Amino acid sequence: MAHSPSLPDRPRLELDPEMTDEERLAALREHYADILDVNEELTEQLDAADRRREELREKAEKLERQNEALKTSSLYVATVEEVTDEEVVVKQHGNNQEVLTEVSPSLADDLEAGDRVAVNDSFSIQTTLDQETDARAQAMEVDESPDVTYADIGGIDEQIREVREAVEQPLVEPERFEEAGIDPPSGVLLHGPPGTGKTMLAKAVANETDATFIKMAGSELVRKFIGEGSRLVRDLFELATEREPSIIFIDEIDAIAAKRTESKTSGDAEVQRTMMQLLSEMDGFETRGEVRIIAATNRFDMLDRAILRPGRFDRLIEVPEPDFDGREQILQIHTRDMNLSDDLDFTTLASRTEGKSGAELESLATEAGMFAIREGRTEVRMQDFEEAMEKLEEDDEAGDQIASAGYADYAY
Ligand SMILES: Nc1ncnc2c1ncn2[C@@H]1O[C@H](COP(=O)(O)OP(=O)(O)OP(=O)(O)O)[C@@H](O)[C@H]1O
Repeated sequence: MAHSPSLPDRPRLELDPEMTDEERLAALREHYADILDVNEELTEQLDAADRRREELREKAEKLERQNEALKTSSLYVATVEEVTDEEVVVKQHGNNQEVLTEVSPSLADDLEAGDRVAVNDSFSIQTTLDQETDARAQAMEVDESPDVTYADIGGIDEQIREVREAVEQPLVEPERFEEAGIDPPSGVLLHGPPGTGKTMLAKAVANETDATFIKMAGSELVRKFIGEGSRLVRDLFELATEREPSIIFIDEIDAIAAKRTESKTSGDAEVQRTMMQLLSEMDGFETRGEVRIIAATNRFDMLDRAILRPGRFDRLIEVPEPDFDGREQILQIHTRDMNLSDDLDFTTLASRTEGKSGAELESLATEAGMFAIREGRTEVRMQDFEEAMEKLEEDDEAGDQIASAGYADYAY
């Protein structure tokens, strides 16, 4: 709730009987100027209050309309498929009926593909459903058209080639697999250290194939949705089928597919159920369909081998830390929109950043840009990169100290 602005102090006129006429005149002039200032400030506050009142009135009217609509009929839940200026295509849940319905331009502005809405008998949209209450929307990130392309990914050309072969080709040329009489890989597992481009790869395939990108994070599933994991996995596959062609991306799959441990706590049983659901969805899945499945992990060593059997994640692709050439390419990618000085030497930068991931190289470029901006320049120089490297090294050391104090041990 916004605080009301405080009222300006009332100007005071200090007149002394001892004052000369000129002094009085000067004091009166100053007082008059003060009054004008206060007047201006009060007028501004009044205008702001008027605007706020108008906003609240509109909001109240909208709520009243929604309230009326909700009272008069029961509503159906639907998902927005497409939005144009004044029309929206919605697909009703349950019967999957698709309908084109008109909406006011202001509502159209608020809607985007993938939103859940409530529609009445005549399919007019009554309200958008709160994402907060929708576990499905919270657990999954749906992106109709991710904007990452293969050209944005540096240093892992071989992995790009493998992903294209295992994921992209079955989507765009399924007949080639049919003719050859082979089933494409069911699921692809990308494994490697954090920040090396696994998520980017999955998004780039979705982009290239015009597929919807649906991401679910294993860790979120286990942390936030206790008791709902297996239902959400079912929903994930259902949603992917509704939206085909689509790419399901399960990040941090180790959180739901870790090797069985000795302990038998209820949390473990729940994780186990979630994993069983995932396996059974994959087993029942038509590999030649238009849904492809990619998973990623930084903890390959921890995975339950059951998920690597044929028909499940049967194509493993390692995404390693970038080598010298990779680092050079990644730095070039992340500086391509920068105004770089001629002294910038990518070879030196690549040799001085051994062991850094793509994500770390991206932060290096951003940090170097920040150093330039701080000095009032828009041109980024080698010196900025030197300083950025020092800063990131210091940050790393601080991070290591925290890690050695026992907080994080996520080694690959
Ligand atoms: N190979 C790369 N080329 C260009 N940029 C990269 C590369 N790898 C990582 N990045 C940068 O780092 C960011 C994070 O990468 P991404 O999310 O793909 O990593 P990830 O391997 O999925 O990591 P995590 O295992 O932590 O989820 C990207 O948005 C990108 O800007």
